[in-house]
Amino acid sequence: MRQAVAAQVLTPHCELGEHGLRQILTDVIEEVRQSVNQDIDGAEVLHCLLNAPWLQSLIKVYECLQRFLRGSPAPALDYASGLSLQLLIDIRALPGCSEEAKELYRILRQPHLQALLSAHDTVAQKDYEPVLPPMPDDLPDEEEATRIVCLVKNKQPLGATIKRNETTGEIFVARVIHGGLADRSGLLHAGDRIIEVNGFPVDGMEPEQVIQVVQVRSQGTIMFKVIPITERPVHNQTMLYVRAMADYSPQQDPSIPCADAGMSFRKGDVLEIVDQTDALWWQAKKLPSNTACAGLIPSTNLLKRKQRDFWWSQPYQPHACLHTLSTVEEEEDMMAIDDKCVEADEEAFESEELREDEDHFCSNAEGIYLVGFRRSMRLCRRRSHSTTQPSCHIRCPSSCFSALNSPYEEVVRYQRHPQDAHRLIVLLGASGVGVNELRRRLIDINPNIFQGALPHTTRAPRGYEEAGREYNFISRELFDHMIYNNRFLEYGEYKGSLYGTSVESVRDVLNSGKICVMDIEPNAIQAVRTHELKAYIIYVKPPPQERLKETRQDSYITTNYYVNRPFKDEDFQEIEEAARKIESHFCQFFDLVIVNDELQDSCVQMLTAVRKAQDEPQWVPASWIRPITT
Ligand SMILES: Nc1ncnc2c1ncn2[C@@H]1O[C@H](COP(=O)(O)OP(=O)(O)OP(=O)(O)O)[C@@H](O)[C@H]1O
Repeated sequence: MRQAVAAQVLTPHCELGEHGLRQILTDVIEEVRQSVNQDIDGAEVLHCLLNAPWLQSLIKVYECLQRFLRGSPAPALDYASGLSLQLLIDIRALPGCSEEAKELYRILRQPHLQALLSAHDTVAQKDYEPVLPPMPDDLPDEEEATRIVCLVKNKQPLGATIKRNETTGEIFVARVIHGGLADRSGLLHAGDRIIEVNGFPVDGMEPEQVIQVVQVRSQGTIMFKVIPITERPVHNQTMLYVRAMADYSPQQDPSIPCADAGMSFRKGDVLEIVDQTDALWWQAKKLPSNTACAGLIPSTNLLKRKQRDFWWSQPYQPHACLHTLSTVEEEEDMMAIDDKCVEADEEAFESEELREDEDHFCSNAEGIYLVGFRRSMRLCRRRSHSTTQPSCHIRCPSSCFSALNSPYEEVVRYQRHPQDAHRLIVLLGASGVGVNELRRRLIDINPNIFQGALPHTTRAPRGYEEAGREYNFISRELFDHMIYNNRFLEYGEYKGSLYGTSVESVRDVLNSGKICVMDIEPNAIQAVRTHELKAYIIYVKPPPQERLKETRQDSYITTNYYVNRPFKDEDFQEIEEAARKIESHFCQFFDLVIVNDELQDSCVQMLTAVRKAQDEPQWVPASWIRPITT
């Protein structure tokens, strides 16, 4: 493409020849096609664009004009519309006119043709400037310059908010919404003083009354008489992208200057901030956006303040995160329910663990050991969120994403360089929804590409276990030392032994060139969202209850007390409830949500997502890519 463009630069356009531009386009298309074959990002879009029929037509028009210009045309007459008018009069005056004359009459009366002739005359007469009335001589010196602004409204809102100076009663444009009607006109600016709307003087009116005057005309021309602001503030248009960490609804916010101009958003939405001029109210668009018009959203400081006020207005909750899914008493009830099933003691779990290990060992023809499915490790995690006693801990001290943290997280588009380590793939979801099943299937697809992280434990190895295969077996002192040095992404205690996944275990997999796939408890999300691991978080969501029942008819769940018993209705309810809690607390961190309905479909979705996470641009926290300046 560079060659084609260079050729164009070297050859002035007037020397391009009859088909010069078309030739350049053909060359460029060919070069872009090669990029498409090489799978270069964006090349396909560019290829479609360059091949668009409208572009070809435009080039033909351009070439016709060029050809025409070479003949240096001069107008035969500079008042063609006058001649057309005369012709119309003459034809009408004919006593009995021919069919040809009637047709000519019809053609000349067409508004399009009359507009074309009028445009022709303007060009022929080189009459481009509007004729302004002469300035009156007796204008007082101190008279402020007023501007008449006519906007043609088409049911769409005006795209500006107004305010009143409480001392003088004067009405001003408070802000112009980016991409709205007023903004696109380029004629109204924040700070302009409004004198009249549609001939009504507005001084002293309440802003709501002024709005009513504007709204009387939902369509047609609205005329403003304004005194333009003399010094317009420099717009602070920074093109900032953020991910919302909170929900916001302008309709429920009494403090917003104009609820209709507000934009609602949900946790996890990516917003393009287009204007930060106002300290309290920013203007933003939600991505992907198909609207030109921005909406008002609270600035970081304002939203933080709102959250703080809301937080203090709530009844006292000692710890409002997932640890309180059920109480100890509830746990005892659960034990009673399961009396017909095989009760799981340590032995049962261990033999189950052995069975899994054997399965994995045998299932893999190449003898690659699938690590990271240790049942005790999972049980230790499950206990962490089924009791009031937090028994599982994570690396990051701010385990719950506090409502008092920043409500917006700055994000940037990031595409992994092929030579960089792979992004960590993280699966999470309610216990029993199928997180491990999906992870196991992903690794099974190709253990040369996908691998789990080897957990650590203080438990003594069983007879069949090998150090560095099932677990890294370490002493309690070393485990404590690692906790102290913040080296676990998450860890916990189960039946007196400690279990945990270290950053080093994940790093080992990534450094070997493989894609590390792990499942975590939601509270560990912050620990994996780091510059180094760049975790891509997949949330496994349960399908609706009926589908859960249908699809899990032949499946078995492992609870805190029982190994592999058939699913019960209570399990489905628990899964649904736990899922709701996870979503309401953590959905802003999900890169992808997979509804685990049909297992096969979920696997396909997961595989596609994992490929995209590694090879295609994604929104990631800006702090992963560059240090954030505060
Ligand atoms: N889409 C599905 N359709 C049918 N059965 C499924 C599906 N997904 C998972 N299962 C089955 O459900 C059971 C529980 O799944 P899994 O062990 O993966 O749960 P989990 O989310 O990892 O929870 P935990 O960590 O508590 O074990 C397994 O028997 C699994 O084969």
